[in-house]
Amino acid sequence: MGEFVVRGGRRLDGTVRIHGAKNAALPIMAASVLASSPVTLEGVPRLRDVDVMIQVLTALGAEVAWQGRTLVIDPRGINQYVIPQELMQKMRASIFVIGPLLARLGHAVAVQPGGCSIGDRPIDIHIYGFSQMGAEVEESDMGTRLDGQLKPASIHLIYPSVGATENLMMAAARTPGETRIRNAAMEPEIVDLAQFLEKMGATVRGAGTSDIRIVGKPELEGVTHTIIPDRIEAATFALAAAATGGHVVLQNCIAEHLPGLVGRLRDVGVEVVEKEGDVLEVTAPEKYRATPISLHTGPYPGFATDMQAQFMAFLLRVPGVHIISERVFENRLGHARELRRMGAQIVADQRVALIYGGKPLFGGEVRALDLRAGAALVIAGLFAQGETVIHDREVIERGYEDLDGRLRVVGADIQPR
Ligand SMILES: CC(=O)N[C@H]1[C@@H](OP(=O)(O)OP(=O)(O)OC[C@H]2O[C@@H](n3ccc(=O)[nH]c3=O)[C@H](O)[C@@H]2O)O[C@H](CO)[C@@H](O)[C@@H]1O
Ligand SMILES: C=C(OP(=O)(O)O)C(=O)O
Repeated sequence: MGEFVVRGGRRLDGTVRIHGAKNAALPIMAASVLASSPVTLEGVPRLRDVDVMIQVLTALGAEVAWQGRTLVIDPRGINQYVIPQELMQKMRASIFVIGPLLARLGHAVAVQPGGCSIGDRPIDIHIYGFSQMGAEVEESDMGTRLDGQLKPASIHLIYPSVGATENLMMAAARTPGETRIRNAAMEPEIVDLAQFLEKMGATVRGAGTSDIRIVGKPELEGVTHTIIPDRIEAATFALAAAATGGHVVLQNCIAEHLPGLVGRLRDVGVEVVEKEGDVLEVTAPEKYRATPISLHTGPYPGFATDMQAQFMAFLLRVPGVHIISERVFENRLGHARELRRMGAQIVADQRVALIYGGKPLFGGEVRALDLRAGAALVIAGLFAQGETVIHDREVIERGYEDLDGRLRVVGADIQPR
């Protein structure tokens, strides 16, 4: 495993173009399984997780090829329904293909997915939804096996799981009749998936609300689609610039997708200006005013759990005692311990952290425990005094394309090793 070496103290200044969203690209790649002709996806980020999804699709029988930043997926040869165990264990999002496989082939087999260790992350809500649609479920030491011809259903999710909503939407899109998903997740990535499914020929109403209705078709056509910008990547660059007292212009950034973040940045004196053409300009104040910040993460439009770690690192710059409560995952504050190795004053249990901001931070040896925890350490390293070595940089590269190169363009001193 590699490292990032960050030398802190440089003020970031410049322009960054935000790439397509990992969390929109992965389910949409999985939804390509539903098509009966090739799918063209534009703006797909070139990431480790995208590579894993390409391996999953290829193992199932699809042909996948890059053309620059465009990914062409020809699903016509898909005839396998067992997702290889090692790919399931590499990435949580591998589970997204079970809905499309079940709808297309009438079978799907998968072991419990792996991915970032931020909580247990069961798949019971996905499975409950498929069983409501008529799938037979068999659990064994081989994993979960689903069989049957799906029928439309009215499904109430006990929690608005993003992945379960997406999986069920995909399965419903190829199941004739109307499926209703209530207490559905409302994330922008759900809306992007809905638009993709609509282009393919399904009817989707209510995506972006908690009540989604999908009228499926027995055959869906391959289409061209552009992935929405990555709101988490945008937040990461905004917070990195703000934490260094700097300034950044984010291109291809949809400000409405950052509801919890923009307001809180403004609360502590950061100037955030929306400009024509999906541009967001972020300028740190000369000096942060003491402002206690209190937030809890939650399903959209709540504060995104995927921004929580980076926001915690940023808050270390802002004088005051801040509180962050993580309510989506039961074990997503591990970065607090790593930040403490850099001198951060944070008291945390598994769910709640008290952050004493406005005190100096010092470089140290730390580990990227998960993707966003790693991004938080990069942000901390950028304003810490001295050199920070972040181990396991591949964990960060799962979800950020060329993070270090793009930070260097805006003035950061960060090198891979
Ligand atoms: C690839 C992708 O898009 N990943 C995102 C997706 O993950 P993912 O789709 O896995 O997240 P979910 O919304 O499903 O999970 C949220 C919570 O629900 C629980 N749960 C989920 C499913 C289930 O069957 N049973 C269950 O108990 C999870 O353990 C977790 O505590 O949404 C998360 C929440 O915004 C983000 O942090 C991830 O970056
Ligand atoms: C937790 C994340 O991803 P995944 O669901 O793929 O593990 C993330 O993107 O922060």
